[in-house]
Amino acid sequence: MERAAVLSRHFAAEERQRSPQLDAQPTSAPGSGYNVAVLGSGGGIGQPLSLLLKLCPRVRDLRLYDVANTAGVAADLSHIATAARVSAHTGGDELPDALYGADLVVIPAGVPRKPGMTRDDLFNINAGIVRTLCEGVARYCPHAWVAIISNPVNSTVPIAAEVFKRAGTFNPAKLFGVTMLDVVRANTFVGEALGVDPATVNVPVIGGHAGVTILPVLSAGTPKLSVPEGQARALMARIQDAGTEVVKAKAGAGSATLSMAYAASRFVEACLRAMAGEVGVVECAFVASSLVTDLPFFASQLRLGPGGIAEFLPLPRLNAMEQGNFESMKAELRSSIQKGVDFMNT
Ligand SMILES: NC(=O)C1=CN([C@@H]2O[C@H](COP(=O)(O)OP(=O)(O)OC[C@H]3O[C@@H](n4cnc5c(N)ncnc54)[C@H](O)[C@@H]3O)[C@@H](O)[C@H]2O)C=CC1
Ligand SMILES: O=C([O-])CC(=O)C(=O)O
Repeated sequence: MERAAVLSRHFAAEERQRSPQLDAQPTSAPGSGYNVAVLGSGGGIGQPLSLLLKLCPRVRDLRLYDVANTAGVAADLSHIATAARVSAHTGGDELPDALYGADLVVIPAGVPRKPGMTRDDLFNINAGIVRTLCEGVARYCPHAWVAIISNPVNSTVPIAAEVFKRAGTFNPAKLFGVTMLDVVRANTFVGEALGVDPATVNVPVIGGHAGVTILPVLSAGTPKLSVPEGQARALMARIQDAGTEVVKAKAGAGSATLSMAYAASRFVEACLRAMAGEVGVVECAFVASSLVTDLPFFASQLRLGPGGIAEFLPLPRLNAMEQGNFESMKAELRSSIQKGVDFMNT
């Protein structure tokens, strides 16, 4: 990795004198393919996600970063006959090379749940991992879009925001908590209920990414779902508990990995399409958001553009059941967000 070695030397000599802003490298020109870094690429999500991104024609350089297991995964993926170039970066010393010039950084690093745990039980370990990785992002690719998968998303995204604020690099239009798996699940379960191909279904999912904070707005989905309230409640509960369904089924071997990799690759591809100037890219994600609710972070439908979030779509009209769910999630979501902010202030 001669290029990487050169960059390492460059940063070792320069980094202490530079401000983060000066570290910025221009992002890739639209249409030329993008540089994507996967932090946590050796894991259950990281490996299949890296595979799917190796297949994505919009990816030019695919940087695989982890504390272990990157060389083998990168060697393996690099034999696939697609244009994306794959490189391996292992351990903190090689983080700068993984990040320098990255257009988008996706972060699935961290521990997953075991049966009986909540996502919040992962906070103590994953908060520090996300903080450290985001400090690297702030330093080496402060203009990159950042997509955080590591749980608890309701807290790790506020942690990332605080890291970037401290570094003077925070751009709320480019920081996303990945909630796409909730949308994928909602589309799948509603497609089953309607007896249609789930690929033709689109259900917005708003709020956050844990239990009751996951609010699928079934009444605003397309095609229209007309079911009795009891069935709608059961569908909503299944979507909210779907992560736990997988955790239980895996019986100690982790949480959703393959469906998450699919969801994350869909989200990353949507971001790269928007970055390249495609119009009409709308996705749900958990972001810094003061426009749609009084919560400081919220997942809602976003129109993405070349600079990140271009527009917050208005919240869909909620029916009485959804409105009840919305009111009852607020306290939990606010406290999870505050927990992330407090972590950075103690
Ligand atoms: N946002 C969402 O919808 C979902 C989020 N998740 C979350 O994604 C995270 C990862 O899940 P899995 O891939 O199943 O876990 P995993 O344990 O299989 O993989 C995690 C990877 O992170 C790496 N890692 C740990 N510390 C690191 C560090 N400091 N820097 C770089 N890499 C580091 C590990 O070496 C490992 O390869 C978990 O927190 C899980 O809860 C999982 C499913 C859905
Ligand atoms: O449930 C978990 O721990 C992993 C996750 O976030 C999901 O599958 O939605």
